Amino acid sequence: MKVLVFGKTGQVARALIEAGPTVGMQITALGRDAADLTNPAACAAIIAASDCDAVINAAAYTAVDAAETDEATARMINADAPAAMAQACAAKGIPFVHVSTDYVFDGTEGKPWQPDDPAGPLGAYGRTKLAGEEGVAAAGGTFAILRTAWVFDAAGKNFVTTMLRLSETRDALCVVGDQFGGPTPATAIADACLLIAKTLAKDPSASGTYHFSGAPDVSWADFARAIFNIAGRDVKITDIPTADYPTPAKRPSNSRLDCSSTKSTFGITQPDWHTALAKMLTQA
Ligand SMILES: NC(=O)C1=CN([C@@H]2O[C@H](COP(=O)(O)OP(=O)(O)OC[C@H]3O[C@@H](n4cnc5c(N)ncnc54)[C@H](OP(=O)(O)O)[C@@H]3O)[C@@H](O)[C@H]2O)C=CC1
Ligand SMILES: Cc1cn([C@H]2C[C@H](O)[C@@H](COP(=O)(O)OP(=O)(O)O[C@H]3O[C@@H](C)C(=O)[C@@H](O)[C@H]3O)O2)c(=O)[nH]c1=O
Ligand SMILES: [Mg+2]
Repeated sequence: MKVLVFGKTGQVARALIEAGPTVGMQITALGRDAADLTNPAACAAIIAASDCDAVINAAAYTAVDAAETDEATARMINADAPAAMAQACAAKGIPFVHVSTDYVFDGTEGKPWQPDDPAGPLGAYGRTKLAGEEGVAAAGGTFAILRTAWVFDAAGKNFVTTMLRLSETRDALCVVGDQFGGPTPATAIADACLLIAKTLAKDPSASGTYHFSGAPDVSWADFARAIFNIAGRDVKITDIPTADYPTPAKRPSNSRLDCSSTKSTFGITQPDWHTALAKMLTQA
């Protein structure tokens, strides 16, 4: 199976490039130089001209705070481009797998979010990602929107690498203890996207919106403790409320995703983030 991937340098894109060959899938990954998402029509044209069997979009405007003052660019990349990609896939009759986020939710529910729960993004990043989901679903083709959360890998810009960097100069950190979610290894997202693409190619009726995050759910503060525990670094973490860590964009307090339909439809189980983190930090 030939899979066209938008994104080349990002956490999930790099994991897709690595995972594809291991499951007999041929990956062509397009970086910004080959496919700039600020030009949605060009992205659609690339799909139209390709001989791929499926498309995965792993590129996005992911700078949550910067999006607050740059929403037009974020919208082009997170909403207009994926919609154009989905339309191009629909016209070709091939599946489109699109990665989305927990930040489409407002975080106020006291239980894990179901895929069909009402969205209510708190910031520009979540708003533009939600608009992207709507455009993908409206394209009328075979598609999966895979919402994930708190993505980490060994090299990307993520909470794990931020904590490790801060620990070079600090022996105590204040981290929010009232936001909860499931940290998700980028490698597991890549594996899930590939399996979903393969399944959709055979069974378009599986199209829809799905959730996928690591388990168990945790607060950022407890995630930080686990990172330093595994890395063997003595950094004191103090839990603080979100109000004491002001940021331009508001984050949801409850980012927990109910991933049961991803398991029942595709047989994909939630990865244990602790195991993945331990493997990642000992290999680094
Ligand atoms: N990171 C996270 O914690 C989470 C991410 N997600 C979603 O997962 C998906 C993958 O995220 P992740 O791997 O973490 O992303 P990264 O932040 O690691 O990378 C983003 C990727 O998008 C590319 N990109 C950004 N703007 C453009 C553009 N104009 N044209 C072409 N490419 C562009 C970047 O390329 P370049 O290097 O050239 O800038 C980079 O490859 C995204 O859809 C994201 O919304 C969901 C939940 C959590
Ligand atoms: C660095 C730092 C962060 N924090 C807080 C801020 C924030 O609430 C939380 C996580 O910080 P980050 O900057 O990693 O979070 P953020 O960039 O918002 O991460 C999000 O990225 C987007 C792309 C997503 O889709 C989400 O799922 C989520 O992973 O930790 C502290 O409390 N103390 C600190 O020292
Ligand atoms: Mg960030």
